Amino acid sequence: MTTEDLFSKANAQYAKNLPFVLYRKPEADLLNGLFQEDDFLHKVETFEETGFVFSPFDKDKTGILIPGIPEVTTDYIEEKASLRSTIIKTESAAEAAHIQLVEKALAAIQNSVLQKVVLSREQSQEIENVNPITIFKRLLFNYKTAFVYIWHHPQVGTWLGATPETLLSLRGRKFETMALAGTQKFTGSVAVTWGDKEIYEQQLVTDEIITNLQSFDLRSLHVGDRETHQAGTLLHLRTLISGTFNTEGQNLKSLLKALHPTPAVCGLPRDLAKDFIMQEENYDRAFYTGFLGELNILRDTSKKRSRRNVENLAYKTLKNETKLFVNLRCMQYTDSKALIYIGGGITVASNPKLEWQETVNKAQTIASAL
Ligand SMILES: C=C(O[C@@H]1C=C(C(=O)O)C=C[C@H]1O)C(=O)O
Repeated sequence: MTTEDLFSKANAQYAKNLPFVLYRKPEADLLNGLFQEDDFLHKVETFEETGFVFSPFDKDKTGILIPGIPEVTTDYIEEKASLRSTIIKTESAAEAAHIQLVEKALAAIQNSVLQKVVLSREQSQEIENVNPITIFKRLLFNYKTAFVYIWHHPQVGTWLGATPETLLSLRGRKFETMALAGTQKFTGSVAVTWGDKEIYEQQLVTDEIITNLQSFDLRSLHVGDRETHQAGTLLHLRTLISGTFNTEGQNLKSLLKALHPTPAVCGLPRDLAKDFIMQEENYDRAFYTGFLGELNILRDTSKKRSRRNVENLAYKTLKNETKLFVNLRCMQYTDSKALIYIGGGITVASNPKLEWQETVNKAQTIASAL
């Protein structure tokens, strides 16, 4: 199937108002798609299902599944679709409300054991009559290092995003995850310096992920160096974390329970931060800061094999693969407007005005595709 065929199929599916997802993994050349023939709302219950999961922030709510094996294109994505000059429209009332929210969090951090809380908001942006698949193409061609997707279900809505954050990659006994936090604008170079605030904020995430992983039966754990990662017009601090479990067939449900939500999108201690978010944010995050991606796809991803091995099935390394991403830099699409979701981590060193500006910068990466 060519990329063009897959886009046509998605357009037809959207016109019929049936569930589908199109996505491209970070740095990948090929596009994937899953299509459902009816509008049934499948839930993910055991995490042993196969398909594409779309799960909300609130871990007590169930995720939605588009079941099946993805169709993959065979050609390289070449079409160009430029970003636009849409400027995010900010309102002084929204600014005042966000600054007040950050100040409240700063008081809570000073007066309790709360160390970090990620606070977010929803920004509405009017859009002209543009097909969401066109918006998806703009994200796709401009955010190569991101996981880029469009997801549609008639009973839920249409979501799009270009996220820089992996929640969990799992293949057999091998896993990969990352600690991503701290933000500054990209101004042409990744050789930048970071302040103590960002280094502290990101280290909290790394430490917490490691602690949570250590409750599992690990054979090895590798923590990379802290590095600067470019995500569109923004830079983040990132530490790659990988390893192997002692046994195959890890209980994905309990792994995800241990990892999600990470302090990159919730805070520390987790329950206290979540309570603060639920009580104070004053809107429903829905799928923003939830997770999404491939669940238990049986694949042969072994690298180059000799001719003899190709012919010998015994050499095939078919393994279940799961690749989940955190739903950041995303929006909900309706015919007249886009609801853009953005947030940032608040610690003792946060400046409320700068935190507001950070959400505006993050919103701009998505608004440029409208
Ligand atoms: C919460 C978001 O991003 C998260 C918060 C960051 C920060 O506070 O610097 C950086 C990356 C993400 O971990 C978002 O993009 O909405």
